Amino acid sequence: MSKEPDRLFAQPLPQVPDFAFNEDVVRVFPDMIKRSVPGYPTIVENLGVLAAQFAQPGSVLYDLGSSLGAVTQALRRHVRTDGCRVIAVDNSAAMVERCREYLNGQDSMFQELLPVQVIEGDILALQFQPASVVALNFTLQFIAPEERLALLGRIRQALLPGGALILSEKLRFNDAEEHALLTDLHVAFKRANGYSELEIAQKRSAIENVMKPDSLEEHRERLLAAGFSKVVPWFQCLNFASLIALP
Ligand SMILES: Nc1ncnc2c1ncn2[C@@H]1O[C@H](C[S@+](CC[C@H]([NH3+])C(=O)[O-])CC(=O)[O-])[C@@H](O)[C@H]1O
Ligand SMILES: O=C(O)C(=O)Cc1ccccc1
Repeated sequence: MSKEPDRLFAQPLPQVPDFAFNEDVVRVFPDMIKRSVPGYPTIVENLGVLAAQFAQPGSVLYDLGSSLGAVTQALRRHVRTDGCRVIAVDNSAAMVERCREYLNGQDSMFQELLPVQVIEGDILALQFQPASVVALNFTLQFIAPEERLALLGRIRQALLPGGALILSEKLRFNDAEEHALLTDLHVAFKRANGYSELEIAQKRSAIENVMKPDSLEEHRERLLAAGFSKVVPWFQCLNFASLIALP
């Protein structure tokens, strides 16, 4: 993994462009996501542990919005179920190219890993195969809000009995005081990880048009509307959470 530190927003920008998963972001992404998302390493590793409980023989495990394949690598560290394979999908060419390199690295270090296919494509246009595990790890928040319900419906239709969707997201809170407190604490987390006030402010304006978090209540209602039978939060650190949704 690249160890390049994230300084993308360290210098004052005359105009902060909308955040995009381009080559500049790819170069610093492992550092950026670890210093920006409280609980990220814990979520990724445990996603593998959870997936091993839901994986059904001969099925597909999807990593949707795979970025550099951190979730795919965790799935391959933990899941040993017969005949499973991983399909990782991302629409950023820069992410996909680097993801394939990292997965080749994992292949050369370990034996008997699940086979993996990395697809450069839009998850909204994906034809799902019967799946036992679908991971949306901080991806749904980048999907246009009006597309989210239909996407979750297609995932629900593809899920096999005994399988699960694991959905991790930044949360908004309907209670203004709770929202302000957890947002302030997230800023404190970023500061403690070495980001300056300028970096925090410029990153905030870069993501505000492209990343639209929902509340836990909105997630739960939409998942139930998409046909899921049960929604179980399994992790929350400040304003970042991960849910298990059962078919
Ligand atoms: N329509 C789309 N189709 C495919 N990919 C998309 C789409 N929209 C956005 N993406 C991709 O979703 C990913 C979101 S990052 C996921 C982190 C990863 N899961 C991780 O666990 O490390 C989250 C973050 O950076 O906060 C990016 O790689 C986008 O290119
Ligand atoms: O940095 C933030 O404030 C976030 O909400 C998380 C994030 C992490 C990586 C890319 C975009 C957003």
